[in-house]
Amino acid sequence: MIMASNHRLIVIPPPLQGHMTPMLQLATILYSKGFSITVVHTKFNSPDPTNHPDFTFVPFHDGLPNSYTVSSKNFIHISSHLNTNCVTPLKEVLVRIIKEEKISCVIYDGLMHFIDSVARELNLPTILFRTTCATNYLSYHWLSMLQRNGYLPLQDFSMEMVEGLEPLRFKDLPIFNLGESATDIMVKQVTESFSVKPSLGVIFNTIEFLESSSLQKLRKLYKVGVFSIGPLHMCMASSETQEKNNNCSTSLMKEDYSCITWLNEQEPCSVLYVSLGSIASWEEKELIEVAYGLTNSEQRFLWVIRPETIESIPEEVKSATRKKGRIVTWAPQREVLAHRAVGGFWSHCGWNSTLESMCFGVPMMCQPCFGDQRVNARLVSNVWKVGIECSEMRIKRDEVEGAVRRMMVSEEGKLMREKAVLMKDKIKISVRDNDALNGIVHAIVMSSSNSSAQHNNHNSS
Ligand SMILES: O=c1ccn([C@@H]2O[C@H](COP(=O)(O)OP(=O)(O)O[C@H]3O[C@H](CO)[C@@H](O)[C@H](O)[C@H]3O)[C@@H](O)[C@H]2O)c(=O)[nH]1
Repeated sequence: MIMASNHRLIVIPPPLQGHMTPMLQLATILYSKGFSITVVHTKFNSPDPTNHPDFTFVPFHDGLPNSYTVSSKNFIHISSHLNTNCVTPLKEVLVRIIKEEKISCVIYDGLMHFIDSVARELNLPTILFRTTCATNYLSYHWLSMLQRNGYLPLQDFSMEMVEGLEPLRFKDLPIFNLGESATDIMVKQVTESFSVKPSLGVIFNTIEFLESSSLQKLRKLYKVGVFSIGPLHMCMASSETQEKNNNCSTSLMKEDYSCITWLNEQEPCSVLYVSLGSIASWEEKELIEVAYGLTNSEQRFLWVIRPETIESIPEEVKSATRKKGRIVTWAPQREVLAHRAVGGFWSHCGWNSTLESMCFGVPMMCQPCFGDQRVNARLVSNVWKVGIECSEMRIKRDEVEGAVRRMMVSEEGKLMREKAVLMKDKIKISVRDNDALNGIVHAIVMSSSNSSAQHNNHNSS
């Protein structure tokens, strides 16, 4: 087995929870293989260094005000802002680091594709890290072809299959319904992100057996290695580092652990966990319908409503939910999903939540909000069959009540829970047998040795 002591990696996560978490998990796994880790990050939404005492943290100036909040309305603008304005500040930070120590590789997220050219200019090897599933990335590739041929913005949201991307239908394509200007920016970004040329490889937080066909297609598109080493939170849990450092929370918000005490008092598989992740949210009118739908279903529920949204729920609605449910502003999600009391997850199908739910054997009520969530929802409900498709459900109390009952107390829901447990076991085996991590370590260490050899030859000639 190759170990990588004396090699330093720079990892650069975007300031968004769904991207920060898997990047820090990947860093923790690579640390367990002997690499030293420097996290270069924005000041906005920065990670908490005390959770990772073995890493070095270096901020760069991003120009985003700290009062800014992450929401579906502005996250595309955040990424666009970083790609446009952070070339110089990042370069300055990297130049400073290189003066002190040799860097073996820069690992960057595709959302901040500007990093690729900065690293190339400084002759630093790179790995591109994608935090969505491989099938989503493949469909982005398809969208960028449509863009080149003048078919966007896409008008077709039909149930028809997209040729070459089956079983995705037009309605499952990763479009953002955020108004024309945001759609334009998104498509521009997606197209630009395809121009990056990482020198050492591309990493996906996914599982080979779930997405083998998409991964094979991607392997034909890229000239470098395509590695699938997910689910990262599971790989991290089995890495040696976890034993040494059990406080590697990646949460940007404080988790409310009181909900675990509440879950301890509930019957097995009796609680529906409800969360739309860190960006999507329901509008005020919808929140009220969800509150009544959940309450009328007579099922127990644990509902995450982020601090910026909770203010808009009237007190009478909150008190109605208290009979059967519990509301928190941020949960320790993995502990929640691992809890025996949880029997279903009403999810927006963000990729991290999807993987976490499947790893803990919890079936999903799939209600995607935007982007890759549509792709994930389709895979979960139609291909992996561990979730109920709710993408057509209107947020009306009677429809919500019906869907919650379908998930929690119907025969279909019971069967889905059984399938979810089988999926959990298959994932465990795949993590145990996956050696993609060794491939990544090998690629970095070899590239670094080759460049040192070239350097020495150059000096001696
Ligand atoms: O109360 C909560 C709610 C969420 N989480 C965690 O927050 C993360 C949320 O990630 P994800 O489920 O992927 O959702 P988003 O935050 O919406 O992630 C963004 O980034 C993902 C990765 O690219 C995409 O798949 C999503 O569509 C995009 O919205 C997960 O690890 C959760 O465990 C908590 O810890 N506590």
